[in-house]
Formats: sequence, structure tokens, C-alpha cells
Amino acid sequence: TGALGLVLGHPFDTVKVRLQTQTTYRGIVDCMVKIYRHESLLGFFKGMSFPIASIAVVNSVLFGVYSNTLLVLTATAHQERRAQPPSYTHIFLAGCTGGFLQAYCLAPFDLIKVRLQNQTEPMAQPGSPPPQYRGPVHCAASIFREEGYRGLFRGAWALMLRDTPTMGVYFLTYEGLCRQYTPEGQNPSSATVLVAGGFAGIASWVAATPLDVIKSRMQMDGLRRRVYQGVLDCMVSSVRQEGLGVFFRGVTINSARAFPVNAVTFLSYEYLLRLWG
Ligand SMILES: C[N+](C)(C)CCCC[C@H](N)C(=O)O
Repeated sequence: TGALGLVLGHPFDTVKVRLQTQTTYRGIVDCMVKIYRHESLLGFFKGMSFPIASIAVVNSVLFGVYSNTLLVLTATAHQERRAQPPSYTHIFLAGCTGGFLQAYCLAPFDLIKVRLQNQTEPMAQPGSPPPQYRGPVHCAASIFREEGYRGLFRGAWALMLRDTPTMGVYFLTYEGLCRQYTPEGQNPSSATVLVAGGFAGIASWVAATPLDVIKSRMQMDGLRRRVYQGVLDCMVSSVRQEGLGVFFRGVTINSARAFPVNAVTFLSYEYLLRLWG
């Protein structure tokens, strides 16, 4: 189910990445029309295979670290957690820890996704010049060959800054909403889990958008010539050139994607917990 949500959400993600890193599009609709005209429907699904391959690993790290950090902080086993709910401070800290560690696993996969999503060449058109990267493996190999192991972690620092606090927000929103709508001592219903998960996705993505823009730009930097000296330099020059609005590029389309994707994510998380718990 996690993979299905990802497939359905991917077209939105591609539009978001393009809006954040390219200046040729005037807005969501313009971007969609142009992708469809030049690259057909397939254009929306560029760079999707690595996220699908890595989602299980990345989410296991996130939810595993989160659960175990809560265990250490509260000294309460999962089975007793409904009876003795952890404090919001502990939830936030556990979320931050999970976010911090999953960022390292996510970084190389996310870099390759973004590089492939930004290739505007139509796929599989005989005669036209081939795109720089022929696929995810070729992309990973080229980056490794040209920039070494560290090249695969371009933008990782911005990614870590983006995810550490906002994964705290993610779990805080989820738990807060679940508790609000669940009678004390009971498990939240599926409907509650879906809605709380969806809003957790939106809240955390809204908070994450400024650093998401910077992260995407850092990942595209170095493709030809290096433009940015670092995260701070990227922020300063983006604001100078485009104003403060730059920090909210892609926020609308990303929120539309975040609701269903994260509703499904939390539903499978709760389901697995009950299966093992
Ligand atoms: C913390 N941050 C907001 C960046 C992400 C939160 C949700 C992550 C989820 N896998 C998704 O793709 O939506």
C-alpha cells in the first residue's frame, strides 16, 4: 500500500520539483501542460523507481527509530502505550531522532530522483539526443564516477536540516489529532488514523517547504557548474533573486500529494504495530 500511494503521488512530486528548481514554468497548470505536451504522460513518472525501491527501507528506519527512541525516553513498552501515553515532548524528540537518521538513508535516493525528474527530454524518442542520464542506475554510476562517493550525498545536509525538526512536527500532529478524536485508552479508528495521518503529512510538509526548496536546488547544483557555496549561500541568493516567496514554491501541490500519501502510510504503520504488538 505504501508503494501505491507513492505511485499516485509521484506526478505531483515531479511538478513540485520542477517548480522549485526551474524558472520556465508560470505555475502548477502551466507546468503540467508543458510536461504533458513535451514529454507525454510518462514525463510525470520520471525518477519513480528508486523511491519505490527505497521507501520500505527509509520508512522502516524512520518508524523503527521513532518507536525505539520513544521506548528509551518513556521506558514504556508499546503494549502499555495506550494506557500510559507518552508526553508530547517525548513524541517530538523521538520524531526528530527518526527524521535525522532516515535523512541519511534517503539522501542518495532522493538526489537521483530529483536529477531524473528534472530531465525534460521526451523519453524514448528515436533520433532525438539522449538525456544525460539513461536511468536510475546510470544516474547513480555517473554521479559516482564524476563526483565520487560524496557526490551521492549532495544536498544531504539541507535534507537533514529539513527532516529533523519536521519529522518531530509530523509525529506530534499525528499523535495530537489521534488523541483528540479517540476515547481514552482505546486504539484510534481507521478513519481517525487516515485523517490524522493526512493532516500530519500536510503540517510537516508546510513546515518543511522552505528547506525543501533549498535542498532541491543544492541537489541540482553541480550538474554543470557549481553555483552555491553551501546551504546558507543558496538561501541568500534565492531570496535575493526571487524574494521571500521562493520558500513556498511547490507548497500547494505538495500538500495535495501529502494528504493521501501519509494517510496510507500511517494506516499501514498502525496495522503493522497491531499485527506484531
Ligand atoms: C518531514 N517531511 C515533511 C519532509 C516529510 C514527511 C512525510 C514523508 C512521507 N514519506 C512523504 O513522502 O510525504
